[in-house]
Amino acid sequence: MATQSAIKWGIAPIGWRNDDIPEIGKNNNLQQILSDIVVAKFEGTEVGGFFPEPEVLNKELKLRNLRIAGKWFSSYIIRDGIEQALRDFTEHCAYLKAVNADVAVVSEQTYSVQGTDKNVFKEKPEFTGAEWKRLCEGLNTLGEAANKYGLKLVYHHHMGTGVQTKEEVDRLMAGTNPKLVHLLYDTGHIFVSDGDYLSLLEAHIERIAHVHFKDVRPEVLDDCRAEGKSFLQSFLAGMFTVPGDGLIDFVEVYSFLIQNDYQGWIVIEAEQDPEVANPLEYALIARGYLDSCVLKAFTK
Ligand SMILES: O=C1C[C@@H](O)[C@H](O)[C@@H](O)C1=O
Ligand SMILES: [Co+2]
Repeated sequence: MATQSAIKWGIAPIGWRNDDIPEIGKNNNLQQILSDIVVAKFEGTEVGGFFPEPEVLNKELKLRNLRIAGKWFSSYIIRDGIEQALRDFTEHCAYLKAVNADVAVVSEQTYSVQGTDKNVFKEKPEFTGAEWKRLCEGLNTLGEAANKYGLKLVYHHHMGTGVQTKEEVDRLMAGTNPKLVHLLYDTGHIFVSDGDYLSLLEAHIERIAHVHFKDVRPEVLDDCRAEGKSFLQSFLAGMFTVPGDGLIDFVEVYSFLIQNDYQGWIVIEAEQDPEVANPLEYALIARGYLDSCVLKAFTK
C-alpha cells in the first residue's frame, strides 16, 4: 500500500479561468489564482492557456512554494498526421520541462464536439479502425518524445471526443505501449459518460499516472442531458463541481488508489462559471471535504 505522502495534491486553474471559454473569469489574474491555491493549501496546479512564459511563471511559483503538475495538449493526430502532431507536442514538452512539470496531458481532438454547440450526450465522434490505428501509433510516438523530456504522457478521456467511454479507453490502452502512454483518470468525465466511475479505475489502475478529481451534480446532469446541452453549456449550467459537493464517493476512489500504490498527482478540477461559483470558496469546500472525509479516513 502506498503512503499518503506519495500523492501530490493540486487544484487546476479551471475554476477561476477556463481555456474552453477564455472570456470567463478574465479578471482573475495569475497571481490571484496562485495565492488562492496557497490559501486552500494545495501544493500545485496545472498550466492554464493564459499562463506566462516559464521564467515569469517559475518566479510566481517559487514565491508561493507551488509546483506545476502538467498541462493540457489538444492533439490532432488523426486530422494532421503524426509528424505535425509531434512538432507541436515537442514544443509543448519543452515548455513543461522548463516549468519542472511531471506529466503532459493529451486529448485527441479530431472531430471533437467539446467546444461546439452540439449535443454532447448524443453527438460524440466515433473513430474508424484505421483512425484508431493512426491514433495509437501517434500516441506511442508522442509518448516517446515526452519520455525524452522526463515527462509522462497521460491520456485524458473526455466527453464529446472519440475516446470518451470505458470501452474506448480499453481500446486505447490495448493499442498503445504501457511504457509510453499512461492514463489520466478523470472521475467526472467517466461518470457523465458511463454513469460509473469505478470500473475504469479498477480496469486500468496499472496505467493511471495522473488523476483529476471532478465531482458531478446529478440533478444538473439529468437536466443537461434532457435538454441536449453542449459540453460548454453543461458546465456553465453547473454540471461539474468540486469533490464533496456532488455524488461521487471520493473516499472509495482514494482508498482504491492508495491500496494499489498510486503515486503521483491528484488534481481537483471543477469547471464552473466563476461568476456563479466563487473559485476560492469552492477550493475551500474541496479542501474541507478532503481533510474531513477523504484524508481523515486514512489518518489514525
Ligand atoms: O482536464 C480537463 C481540461 C479542460 O480543458 C477540459 O475541458 C476539462 O473538462 C477537463 O477535464
Ligand atoms: Co480533466
